[in-house]
Amino acid sequence: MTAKPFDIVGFDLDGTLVDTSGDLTAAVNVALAAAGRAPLSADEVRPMIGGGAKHMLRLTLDATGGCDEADFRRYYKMLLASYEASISVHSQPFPGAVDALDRLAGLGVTVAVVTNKFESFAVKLLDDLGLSERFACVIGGDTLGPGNAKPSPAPLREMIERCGGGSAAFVGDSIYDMMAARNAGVPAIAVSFGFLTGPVEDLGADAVIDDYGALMPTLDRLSATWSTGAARA
Ligand SMILES: O=C(O)COP(=O)(O)O
Ligand SMILES: [Mg+2]
Repeated sequence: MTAKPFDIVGFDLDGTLVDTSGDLTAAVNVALAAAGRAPLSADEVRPMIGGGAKHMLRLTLDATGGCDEADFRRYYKMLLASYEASISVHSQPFPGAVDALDRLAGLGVTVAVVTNKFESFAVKLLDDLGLSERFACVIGGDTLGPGNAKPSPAPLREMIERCGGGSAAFVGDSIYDMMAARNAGVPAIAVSFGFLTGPVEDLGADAVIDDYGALMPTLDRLSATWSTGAARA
């Protein structure tokens, strides 16, 4: 392939570009320990990631007996402090992710991150991994204010604007990603190796990739069919 398939390709962060489950699990377990709960494994925490840290903590506390609002706020602060201090201890890009970003850059495709993490956490993580420079913009769950995180289309629309406009596709691992893409009218690609809550087919993506080697041909195929509407048929 020599032509760029889309002007812009956006990526979700947790469970899509970077396996953050080890560091998120460690931070959740600091909060759970304060609540007197037993630690959870990364396998147990993974399906609870994707809706932001607050949502993840709520799910883990609910799964271990619930808690009242005042305690929740305390545990949430602990989780955030712990996560910020150890955001990139275990976190690594998924295999092939950096190569895929290289290939996209080589074709002149603008790449961006749209995550439900706080923007400052996403930037810190990408800085620590040496990836920040690659992205035209990083939009977090708090960037556009309350009610404007995925599944809202607002962060994807903002991404397109900040990237200078043009055709776009989005790659993600959760229902929030797929809904945001659908709501914004851009094709959604699901990664089957992400933090899934069920079968990847249930996400209703326009395409599924099992590894980053499949990304370029998938983008190529979607770009050929998307304008005709055939990709959603
Ligand atoms: O922090 C989270 O729960 C979500 O992050 P994501 O949108 O990058 O998957
Ligand atoms: Mg995700």
